[in-house]
Amino acid sequence: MTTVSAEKYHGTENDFLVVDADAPVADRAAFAAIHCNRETGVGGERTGADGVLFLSLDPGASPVRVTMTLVQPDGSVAEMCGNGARVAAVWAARETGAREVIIETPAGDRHAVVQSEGVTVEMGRPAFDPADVPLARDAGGPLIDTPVEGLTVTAVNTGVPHAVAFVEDVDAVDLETVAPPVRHAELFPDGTNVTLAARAELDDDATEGAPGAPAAFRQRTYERGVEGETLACGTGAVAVVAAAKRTGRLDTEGPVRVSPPGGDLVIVVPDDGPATLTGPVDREFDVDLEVPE
Ligand SMILES: N[C@H](CCC[C@H](N)C(=O)O)C(=O)O
Repeated sequence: MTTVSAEKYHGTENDFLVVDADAPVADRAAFAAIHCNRETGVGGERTGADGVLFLSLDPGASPVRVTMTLVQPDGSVAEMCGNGARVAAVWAARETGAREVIIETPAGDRHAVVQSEGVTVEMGRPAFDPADVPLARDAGGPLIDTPVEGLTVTAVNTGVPHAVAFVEDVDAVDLETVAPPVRHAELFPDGTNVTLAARAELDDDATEGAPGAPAAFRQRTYERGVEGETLACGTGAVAVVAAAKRTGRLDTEGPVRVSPPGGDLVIVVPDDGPATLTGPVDREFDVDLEVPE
């Protein structure tokens, strides 16, 4: 029986197994399905994981570069993962001592800075154009507060596709029931993640010194590839702020607090430039994992 060494990390409870890309894992999809399983997968505080990050480090580059491949529990490879990118940056920082890292993803290179209070990752420019989300040819234009399979959604690509629905109270929605029809809607030829958002009040001390009109949102996301709710979704947090601005619910270039169940993230979406995602990363443990034949 072959085993490979792995490390368990999470970014605001969006949890991942980290494996060196050179490790002898011939069937990555089977490996992810086995070890991410929430019932029978890798042990720990929470059994299983939201995916496996296969990372390849180029320590000699300046800044240091990490190629990130996220294999999800359903075997799919995601183009990008905001929380996974934060984990990859911390992994590279631990390996090299670097504080600045370039993460190479199928969605493009992403610049990251590792600081004591958290990791900031550049997330590219949110895109609403049908060709970028992508949307089916008969969509007839961007989806902005558009009814789709029972939810009113705004479709945006933040490295991966998100359908964002603004609601009064994210906890009042039965996400596992309402999300799948949107996640699989024909309007989304590559599928989509489904993200709920609700405006939240900022308590006074949270706004201390915050520039502009401080704002906050609650978030919940049903993730494509996990085929279920995760406790945080970085691309989803960026999608909340980008969609809030596009739909006129928010008008700021300042930092916005977005709170999925797993913790608080800080998002900046400039009017013209790449968005950023900032938040904590925790390394949980080392583990040796069986490699399926
Ligand atoms: N499930 C997503 C990829 C992971 C995104 C999420 N974990 C994040 O932090 O951005 C998809 O297939 O589009």
